[in-house]
Amino acid sequence: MAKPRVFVARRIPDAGLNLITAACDAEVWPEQLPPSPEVLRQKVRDCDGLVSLLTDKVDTELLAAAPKLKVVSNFAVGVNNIDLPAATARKIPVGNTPGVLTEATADIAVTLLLAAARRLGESATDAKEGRWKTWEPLGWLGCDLVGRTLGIVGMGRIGFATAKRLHHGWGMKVLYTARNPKPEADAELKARHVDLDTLLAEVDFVSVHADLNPTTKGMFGEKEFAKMKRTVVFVNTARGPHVNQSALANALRTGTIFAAGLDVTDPEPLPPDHELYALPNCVIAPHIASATVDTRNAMATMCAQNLLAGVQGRPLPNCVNPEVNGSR
Ligand SMILES: NC(=O)C1=CN([C@@H]2O[C@H](COP(=O)(O)OP(=O)(O)OC[C@H]3O[C@@H](n4cnc5c(N)ncnc54)[C@H](OP(=O)(O)O)[C@@H]3O)[C@@H](O)[C@H]2O)C=CC1
Ligand SMILES: O=CC(=O)O
Repeated sequence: MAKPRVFVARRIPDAGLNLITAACDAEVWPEQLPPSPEVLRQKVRDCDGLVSLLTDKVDTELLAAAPKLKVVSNFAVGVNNIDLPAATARKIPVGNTPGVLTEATADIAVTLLLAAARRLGESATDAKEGRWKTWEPLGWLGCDLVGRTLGIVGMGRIGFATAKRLHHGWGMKVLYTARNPKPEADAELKARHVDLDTLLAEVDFVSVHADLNPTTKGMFGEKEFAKMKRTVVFVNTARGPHVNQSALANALRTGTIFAAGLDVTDPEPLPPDHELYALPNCVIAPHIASATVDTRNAMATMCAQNLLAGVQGRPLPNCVNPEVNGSR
């Protein structure tokens, strides 16, 4: 019997790729940059399965170009690059990689929070560029974490893992927003479920972890930054479109908030001449939160398992549209 035909939209770690190439007739996109939408449409034409990345738009046009498609396996936990209702209407299960990247992503949230609070980006640049003249009693003063209050926006897997680190490690009090209360966070962290306005008014640090959906797109704009304390450190490791970036740049420039740490922007990559890079109180990483060897291997394995289940007509181990999982 012929092997299922699949397109893998970028080279992923061998831990997953070898599982795919052993079981499928696989074409792997060899370039560093993603295929254009036109090329992607052409590549999936005869495919049973697709491995997509968060840079690949899986929309109605792409699905229409792939009449045989049985599964989309996203190499990410976030699936905002995929038109889920359209995939579901076609009875195509969509897989993602939850859990295995939680700890690595929480580590980067804490790293950015610390780097922004302690002015690490700015002071390291100053040192490298000759502005370190002496030990300065008033130089590069940042803010403490111990005993302060943390606001988690989106107390899911990564929000909880981030809150655990900062509560247990730095004794921070935790407030959070989520669509539903999280009893395990309330119990373990004595966390308080509050509305966004209460959180913005009371906390010293805001860390964003909600998925990108119609309720979170643009949720941080001028009004929200104005409601925060002037000493707030704002961290976003979720998705760039949660934030109105001109409003953020303005808040950082005018001292409406103290600093920001971003792993995600809109667009990605953020052009090198973007105003946010010019602000000393903004630390920007190039979407690296899941970028550890072990995490990317685990994501690749999970992504391959989802793909293989889909092309073989079995339910996906991790599926974001369970109503069509295993329906073929
Ligand atoms: N920078 C990076 O490399 C990475 C980024 N991510 C991003 O992090 C996101 C979260 O991942 P993960 O923790 O695994 O996902 P989860 O689904 O576990 O958590 C998402 C949480 O967001 C909450 N949420 C949704 N809408 C709102 C809203 N309007 N207000 C407040 N909370 C809301 C949900 O609440 P409820 O449960 O109540 O519905 C849920 O708890 C991903 O979707 C992705 O965008 C993930 C990994 C790496
Ligand atoms: O941004 C990364 C993800 O896995 O989602």
